Amino acid sequence: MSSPMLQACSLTVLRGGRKVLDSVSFDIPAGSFVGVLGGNGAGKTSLFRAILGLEALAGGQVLVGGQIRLPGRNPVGYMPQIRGLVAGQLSGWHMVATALDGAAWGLPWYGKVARSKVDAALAAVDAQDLAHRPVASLSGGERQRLLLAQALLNDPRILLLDEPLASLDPARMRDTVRRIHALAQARGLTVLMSTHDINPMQGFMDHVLYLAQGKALLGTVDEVMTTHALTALYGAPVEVVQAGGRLFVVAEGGGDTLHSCDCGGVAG
Ligand SMILES: Nc1ncnc2c1ncn2[C@@H]1O[C@H](COP(=O)(O)OP(=O)(O)OP(=O)(O)O)[C@@H](O)[C@H]1O
Repeated sequence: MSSPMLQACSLTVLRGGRKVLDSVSFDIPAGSFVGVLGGNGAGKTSLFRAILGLEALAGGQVLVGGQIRLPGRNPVGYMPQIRGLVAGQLSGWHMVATALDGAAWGLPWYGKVARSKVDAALAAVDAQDLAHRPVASLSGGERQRLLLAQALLNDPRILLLDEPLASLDPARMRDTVRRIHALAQARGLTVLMSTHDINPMQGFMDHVLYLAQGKALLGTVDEVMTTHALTALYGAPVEVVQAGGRLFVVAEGGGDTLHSCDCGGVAG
């Protein structure tokens, strides 16, 4: 196994006075494609924000490439949830450009290098046709592509993608995962992608990072998506049920479906 690109060491994050992440530790090998799973409020976004240094840690640390992440360096690209996107009348090109290093200072003019970086990021996600369109006029899926271009802009080694499939129809979901996976392979990126439905990620993921009850479990799909492993993680009986080639994680008694994925061959 290659050396860890991303490490969480006893990471603790409080939100609203609650331990959303409670002394969580894991090592993500370089080049891994990781599905980050967990129900609503499990702490997926909080984890990403902690990795980015946007959350004050109540304990522990995050290491990138074996070192504490330094401010001002950008080995981590972040694609936020689309619901946080302020669209407005910016063109697609300018929206992507706002994520350039230095753009926070409000520079009104972009040099040749900056312009070619934005053009390259748009090309990487096949979004050149969106460059001149107002973001407000774009569909959810088109906006997602611009957000992904932003995340790629500063040549990250790690990509954190927060529910990039959220506003896509089922056919587009798998296509988007395939596209991101190919991009990651070509660039040697380590990718963490949060999702409520890992069905479209099946066959692409090297690991699942499952969050519940402030804890995290990292492993292969076969290791993590089992009744035994998830019951231990939740600290309460849950059942992993396979039906029609899909896998469902249900609460005790078969009530609420926590979420589902297509995980053919996984033992329950
Ligand atoms: N600013 C905040 N103040 C107080 N509590 C917060 C704040 N932001 C998030 N939380 C709480 O922290 C918990 C974790 O939220 P987080 O957004 O990390 O979960 P998530 O797994 O990404 O959820 P979802 O799948 O619904 O997006 C939730 O209980 C949420 O209500």
